[in-house]
Amino acid sequence: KPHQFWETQPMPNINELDSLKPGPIQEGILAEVRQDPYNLISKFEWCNVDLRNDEQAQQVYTLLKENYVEDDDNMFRFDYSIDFLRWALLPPGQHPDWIVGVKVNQKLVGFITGIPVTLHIENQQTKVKMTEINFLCVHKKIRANRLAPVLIKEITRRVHIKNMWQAVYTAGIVVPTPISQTRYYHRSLNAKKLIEVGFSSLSARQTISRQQKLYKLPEEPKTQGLRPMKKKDVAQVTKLLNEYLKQFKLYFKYTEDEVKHWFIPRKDVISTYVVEKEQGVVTDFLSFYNLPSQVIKNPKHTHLRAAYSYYNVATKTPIVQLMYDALILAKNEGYDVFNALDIMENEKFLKELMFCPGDGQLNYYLYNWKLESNMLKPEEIGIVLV
Ligand SMILES: COc1cccc(CC(=N)NC(=O)c2cccnc2OC2CCNCC2)c1
Repeated sequence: KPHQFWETQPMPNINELDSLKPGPIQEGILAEVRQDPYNLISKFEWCNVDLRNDEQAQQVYTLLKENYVEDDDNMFRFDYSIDFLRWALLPPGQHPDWIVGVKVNQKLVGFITGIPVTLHIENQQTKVKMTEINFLCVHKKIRANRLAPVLIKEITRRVHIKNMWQAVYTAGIVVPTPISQTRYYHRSLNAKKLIEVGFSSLSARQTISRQQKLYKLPEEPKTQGLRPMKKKDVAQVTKLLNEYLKQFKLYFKYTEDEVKHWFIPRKDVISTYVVEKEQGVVTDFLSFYNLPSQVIKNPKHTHLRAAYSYYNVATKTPIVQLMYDALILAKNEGYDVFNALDIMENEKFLKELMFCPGDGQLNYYLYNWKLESNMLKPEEIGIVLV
């Protein structure tokens, strides 16, 4: 019976899509929240992972590297670095008990995380404080123990205890009930490598050198005044971002502290470039994050270097030109491929910049919230998860 667990959760199911009124599906009652952790099968123990501790961070890194998400053909597996995980999971206001591990004999075998976010939903006046869930992972050797539902219930309990009742997350799979089904696209930067690792394939009439010519990029970006973001840009980037996101039906509200955390460049983690044509005036910015994939079995390459489009705000520069520069910058930083979802304004540049559709979709979920409209179009989504 599919979705045994998800049928028990406050998510709209097919026949409620028209009867539920917009807003929380279940009212949260703090006094009723279970105070103690959920029971685990014997020998399994809960732990709060301290990612600042090198040994514990290394354990998380290895669990994910060996057991986290693979592509549909099991040729690639995400290989999040420790620096990346510290960026993704230690934002301002983080709760230590929201980095949840399960250990057996001191070995990490299960993991799930939450970070605090403030989400603006459709036409709601108030923004909703909630959690963004990510990195649900169970070791390959202990799957089918029903550990994933317990990890989800435990992090839900730890969020409820803080009087928060909603969550946002994404998944490649479809479980009850997506609020949007987005598609991902790839733009080749290193055609030869993508063919060698099997990410791209050549049709009868194509050759490697033809592909390399087709995807060739200029040495330098076009936009005058484009430069790496610095601390002094935080105030302007915060205003640009918060203003830009208002056009979407789902978006986070960012404080300056959060913009500093999420956008100040970090080597091999996050790259952000601003456009400052006129002295002291930032008019646009682009950003992409570094998420390599391990190539599971390949004689020549161990990794695929992939840049993922993050947030891009074009107010004076045409979005196509800004993103063309993003491709050039990513190529110059050594990436093999540039990935993007068809969310926000991305449709405006995907075709023109020669992105190809991927073979899967990324579904967005909102826990314990009925939207006015059952589904949102990808272009109405203004949030990017890592
Ligand atoms: C190429 O190596 C891969 C290794 C594992 C999975 C996939 C396919 C895939 N599932 N891709 C995405 O989910 C994806 C494609 C484009 C942009 N963002 C994405 O996912 C992000 C956001 C959600 N958390 C993972 C990273 C590809």
